[in-house]
Amino acid sequence: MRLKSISIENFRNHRHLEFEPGQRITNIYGCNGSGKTTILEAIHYCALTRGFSGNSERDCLMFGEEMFAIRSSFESDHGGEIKVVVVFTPHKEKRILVNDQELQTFSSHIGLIPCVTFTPRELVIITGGPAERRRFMDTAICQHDRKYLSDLMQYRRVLQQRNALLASHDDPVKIEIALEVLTEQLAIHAVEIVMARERFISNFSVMLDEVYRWHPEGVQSEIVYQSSLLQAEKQLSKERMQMLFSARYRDMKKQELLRRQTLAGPHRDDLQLFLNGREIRKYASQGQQRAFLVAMKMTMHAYLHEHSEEMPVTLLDDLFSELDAKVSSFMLETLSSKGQVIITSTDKKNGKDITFFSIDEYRKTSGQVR
Ligand SMILES: Nc1ncnc2c1ncn2[C@@H]1O[C@H](COP(=O)(O)OP(=O)(O)OP(=O)(O)O)[C@@H](O)[C@H]1O
Repeated sequence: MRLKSISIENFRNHRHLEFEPGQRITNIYGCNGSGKTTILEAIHYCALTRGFSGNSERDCLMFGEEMFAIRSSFESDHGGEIKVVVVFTPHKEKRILVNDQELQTFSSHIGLIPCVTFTPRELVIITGGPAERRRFMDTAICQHDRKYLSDLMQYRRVLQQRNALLASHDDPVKIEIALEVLTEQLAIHAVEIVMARERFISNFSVMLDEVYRWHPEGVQSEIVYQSSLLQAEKQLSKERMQMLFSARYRDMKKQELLRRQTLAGPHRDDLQLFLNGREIRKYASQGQQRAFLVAMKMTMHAYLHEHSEEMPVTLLDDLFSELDAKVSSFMLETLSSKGQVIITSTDKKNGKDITFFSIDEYRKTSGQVR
C-alpha cells in the first residue's frame, strides 16, 4: 500500500496542507511545533480511523473552527485506488468515506490499509502498564484478523454490562441470575481472544528473535503472553479452556461481588518482554529498551506483510532524536526496502532516494507564514 496524496484542512495547526510523499522514503522536516507529527496523525486517521497520539477528534479540530477534513488517496500494491475521507464536526461526530461510500462501522476499514508507527511516546509499550502492551498486541491482530476485532468488541460490550451489574444495587438474587448469563457470554469471547493472542505471540516472538539477529551483540529476545485467567495451563482445546474460564469466574464470584468489578479476563492480560532471559522493563538500559521497541516495530511490519496482501505504510515520528545513527539508519534502510516510509525530523536528512518536504517552505509558498 502506498499513500499517493493527502490534503488536510483545519486539523490541529494545519489550516490547509497538501502533501504528496515519494515511493520510498519521505522526510518531512521543520522546526518544533511546525506540524510534522500532525501530518502523520492525519495519515493514521485514514489508515486506522483514529490517531496514534491518544488525542480525541475534538482535540485535533483547529482552535475556533467548526470542521476538520482529511482527504487521501492510496494506491494498492495490486493496482487500484483507495480514497479515504475523514470529516469531523463536533455536533455530528466523525464520518469516514471510503471510495465515496460512508462507513457504517469503522471496524470494517481496519486492515485495508496496514500501517506501522514508531513514535517516541510508544516507549511506554516497554516501560508502561499492561494496557499499553495489550494495545500493541490488539492493533497488530486486528489489522489482519477480522474475527478477532469482532470478538474484542463483543467482549468489551459484555464486560461493560457485567461491570455495571456488579456495581449495581439491585436485588442480590436478580444479580446472581443475570451474572451467570453474562459470565457465560464473557467466557465464550474470552476464549476466542486468548487463543488468538496465544497464536499471535508464539509466531511474533519467533519472528522478533530473528529480526534481532542484526544486533551486533547477538542478543536473544522473547515475548511471553500472560493470561490473567490461565496459570500454568498450556495448549488447551477450546472446550477445555471454556470450562476452565467458567470455573475461574465461579471461584472469583464472591470477590468480584465485593470489589464490584470483573477481576480477570483479556482486559487484564499482559505481555512479558525478555532480553537475554531477563525482563526488559526491569533490567535493560534505556538504549536497550529503545532498540527492543525498534525490533518489535520491525517485526510488526514483517508480520503484517506476511498476513495481509499489502505492504504496510510506515510512519516514523522523530526517529533520529530517539535512536543512535546506526540503529535509525538500519531501521530506515530495512523498512524502506519493503514499502513506503514517511519520517519526520527537525533537519533535512542526508541519504539516497529520499523525497523531502519542508513544512516551513510549504507555508511560505502557500502564503501561510508562521
Ligand atoms: N487543536 C489545535 N488547533 C491548533 N493548533 C494546535 C491544536 N492542537 C495542537 N496544535 C498545535 O499544533 C502544532 C503542531 O504540533 P506537532 O506535534 O504536529 O508539531 P511537530 O512539528 O511534530 O513538533 P515537534 O518537532 O516539537 O515534535 C503545535 O504547535 C501545537 O501547539
